[in-house]
Amino acid sequence: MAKALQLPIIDLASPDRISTANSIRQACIECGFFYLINYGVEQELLKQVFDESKRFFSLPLEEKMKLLHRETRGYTPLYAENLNPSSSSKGDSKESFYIGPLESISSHSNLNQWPSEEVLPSWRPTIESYYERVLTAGKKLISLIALALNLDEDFFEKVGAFNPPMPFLRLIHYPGELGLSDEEIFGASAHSDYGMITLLATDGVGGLQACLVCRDKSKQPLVWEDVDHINGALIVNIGDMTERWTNCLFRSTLHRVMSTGRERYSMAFFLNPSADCVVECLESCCSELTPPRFPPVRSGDYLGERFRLTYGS
Ligand SMILES: O=C(O)CCC(=O)C(=O)O
Ligand SMILES: [Fe+2]
Repeated sequence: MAKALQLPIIDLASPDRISTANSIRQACIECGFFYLINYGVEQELLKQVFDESKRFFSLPLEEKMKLLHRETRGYTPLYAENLNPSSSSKGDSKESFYIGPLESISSHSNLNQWPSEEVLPSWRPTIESYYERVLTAGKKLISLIALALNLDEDFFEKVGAFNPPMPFLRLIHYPGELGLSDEEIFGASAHSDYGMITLLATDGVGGLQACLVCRDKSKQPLVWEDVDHINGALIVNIGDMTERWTNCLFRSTLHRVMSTGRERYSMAFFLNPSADCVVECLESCCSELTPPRFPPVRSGDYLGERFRLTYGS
């Protein structure tokens, strides 16, 4: 059995922003993962969102297929996705539902798909309410991340990251299938996330693992440790675009979800910069000795390419 990680706990409501920013800096350099508490979503709302998610995934397949994903919004069936494109496995044992930017934040919102009100009457308002609350938490956290990088707290707003933001909420259901003999089945195979940060809500069923020792993602062997659920906390991890901005000072850590034989639900909120925002090495993160490792990239182009590799289209 894998060892459980002792990750730092960050209190989003702490009035001491400087000391919180320092703790975030240490967590992002050492782990790329931390727990977030007091993030402004009541446990009751969280429970309602998990309940709505279960209702959706319990619908007959033909009902879910009516909302098959288009433009990264809607339903992705079991095995539709392979988060580790270099592996030859049949795909990940999970189904999911993506919600892109809402009408309240972007004109792209009309691309979203929703289950019909007759089938799931309280689905859309519940999900939208969670989406808005977790976006507020995410933006607050990004301002602390800017402080942690010795930047102005509105640095990421000023470079256009939220003009408008491109967050995606993903509801995930892992059926908990077990493989035959020694075949390994992944709920989500090893990957790093693409965006700035991910705020993940889990239901208490284990399976999530991170590889903290493998700073170099291509280095073998990978050592996996469990990321346990803590009641009342979100799990936050740094994504690849933040790694690019910080020239690998802040780590986008490899993680995966093992299939444990138990059904599991989670909700990942991927906070991505606006499509036109250019992600380029921060001045404070490079020098003659440590030149930028990545060329500047437009966020929309980067995300498009990563999705293309994941879905093989
Ligand atoms: O479900 C989880 O615990 C993690 C999901 C994940 O890593 C992802 O969707 O990127
Ligand atoms: Fe992930």
